[in-house]
Amino acid sequence: MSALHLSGVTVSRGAGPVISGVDLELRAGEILALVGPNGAGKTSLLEAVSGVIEHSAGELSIDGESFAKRSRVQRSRAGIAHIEQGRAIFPSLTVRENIMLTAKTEAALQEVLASFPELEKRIDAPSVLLSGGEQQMVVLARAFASKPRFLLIDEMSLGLAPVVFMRLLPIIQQIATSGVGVLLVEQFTHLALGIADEAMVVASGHVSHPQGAAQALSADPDRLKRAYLGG
Ligand SMILES: Nc1ncnc2c1ncn2[C@@H]1O[C@H](COP(=O)(O)OP(=O)(O)OP(=O)(O)O)[C@@H](O)[C@H]1O
Repeated sequence: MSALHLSGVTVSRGAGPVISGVDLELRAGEILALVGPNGAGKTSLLEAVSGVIEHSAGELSIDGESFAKRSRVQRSRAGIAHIEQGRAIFPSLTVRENIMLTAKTEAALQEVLASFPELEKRIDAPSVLLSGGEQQMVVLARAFASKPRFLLIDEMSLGLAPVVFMRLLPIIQQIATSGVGVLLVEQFTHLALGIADEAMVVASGHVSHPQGAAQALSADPDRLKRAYLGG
């Protein structure tokens, strides 16, 4: 099975490391939830995987082939897509125009829309008129249309009520089911653990609960709490 691996990855910003020694395996078709308190280094780790920033130590590879020295564009071509924090849509463009930025052809657009029935109804609306939840659907649709092998999602729920975010969860699951490995950073921990196959916790710049079955972590609130406090 195709997989993206991190081994001993450290990311530094300014004065020193903000997250150190991360090992993980993101497998095709699976959701790995990466949770932990604010400032733990989750965003920095995702940025180092997609190439927004450089990592300072460790190895990054896909199916055994290192991509540690590749540029952001090369990583994107290798199938790593990154949904960064905030609503990364072009508000003045319609839903169709936003998705076509990656879908390119009408056939590819239609293929993607099959997984986004709510967007089909709003396809010619300017994206600015959509609700926050619908705008995030556009972001997901655009990322899915780029046909990623691995999708990094950074706090897609920011600014959304849990009930609105919950409408995005089946879509994220469907993306994974299509064969994409999804690395999900999420503040709504229990919602993330509820759809994830695997989970890990980072706190204060280190892994405080290593990768393991998501269900085992959600079934052990004391363990989860200890991990949030640093392990
Ligand atoms: N651009 C930057 N320059 C310097 N330090 C930064 C920068 N961005 C984040 N940091 C610092 O790096 C550390 C990790 O932040 P990061 O955003 O990666 O954590 P996080 O777990 O994603 O937190 P949050 O959930 O609040 O986004 C924090 O101490 C933060 O202040």
